[in-house]
Amino acid sequence: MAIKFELIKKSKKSNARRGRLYTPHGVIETPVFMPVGTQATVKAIMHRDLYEMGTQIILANTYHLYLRPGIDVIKEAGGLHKFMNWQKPILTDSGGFQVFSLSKLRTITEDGVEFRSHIDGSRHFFTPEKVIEIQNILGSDIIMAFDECVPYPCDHEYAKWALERTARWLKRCKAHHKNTENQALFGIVQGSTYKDLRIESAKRTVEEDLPGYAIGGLSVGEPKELMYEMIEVLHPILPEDRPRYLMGVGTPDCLYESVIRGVDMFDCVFATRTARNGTVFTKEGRMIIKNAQYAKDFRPIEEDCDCYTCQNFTRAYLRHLIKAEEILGAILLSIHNVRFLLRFMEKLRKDIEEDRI
Ligand SMILES: CNc1nc2cc(C(=O)NN)ccc2[nH]1
Ligand SMILES: [Zn+2]
Repeated sequence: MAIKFELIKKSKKSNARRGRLYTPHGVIETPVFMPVGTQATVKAIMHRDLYEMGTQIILANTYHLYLRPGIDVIKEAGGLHKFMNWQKPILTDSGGFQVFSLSKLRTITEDGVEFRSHIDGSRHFFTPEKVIEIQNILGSDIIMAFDECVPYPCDHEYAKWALERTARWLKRCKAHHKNTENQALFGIVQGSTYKDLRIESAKRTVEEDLPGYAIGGLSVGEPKELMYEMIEVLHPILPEDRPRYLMGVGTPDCLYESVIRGVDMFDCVFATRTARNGTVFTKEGRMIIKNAQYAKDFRPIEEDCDCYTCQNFTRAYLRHLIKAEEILGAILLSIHNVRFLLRFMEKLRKDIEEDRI
């Protein structure tokens, strides 16, 4: 079946939207937060806990899986769903961001990008066609075009040059992607933090008439206000009957501010990464569990949190686990942080349905 987006409701109070995204591996209620499973696992959380806490879709990284275990392994397994035995939708990114941010010694040409693996220094060459072929083998429900994600800050001239190449690469991605029935190709809007370039990039991306559109190149160090301005500029240009995916976001405040500006899909490593370092989300803000004040605090992280961690363990015990660098500490705090964001999105979906935002 094709990938289809249903716009269920447009808020009257903001640009927020309530939607439903139908994919071969399941239906996704939007706005949605996608936990990041870079190397075919959401770090420190088991699949059954992800299902149980309400995960609808996870993200995996093409760059990482291509380098390790290698596409031949995943191909032989019958694709990424089979390889990792994940039963719900998967979105894979194209490696554009990783190649430009993770790998060293890269050379960009019109044809593609030569880069060295951050793992063993081996040389590789990604082209738009190659990246589509890799994602076709991975078999993810949503695949991303190969783009050039520019750093922040970035001068206007380079940002313009990069968005024009991204637009040419998008055409090559679309021409090479055949499995459109089972895998939705999203284009990625770039343009750094320049309104004129964001508008130009969005228009050139929407011209390709794709099942969904990503907003890339943000949350890369720019002030949040600037990120919100870029999202506002894009709202009237991106077609309202297609999902909008803001890459690399985010934290509760950014999720809320972006949802009310019309974004439907999000991914971010912050929830799991910061959990492993001992920082957890609460309604009152972030809690650094290592702080001495929690040494004899026998309450849960949050009284009204329904996650496994809050239902069974105290701040004192969690502080001990993190201080002792026990693996269980990373597991339990990751469960809380991901469930916190999933609950946060459940509330936003309900707020839109009941006209509160
Ligand atoms: C954490 N911030 C953040 N920004 C991102 C941008 C992109 C992008 O433009 N990919 N083509 C991807 C991941 C990102 N993560
Ligand atoms: Zn919890």
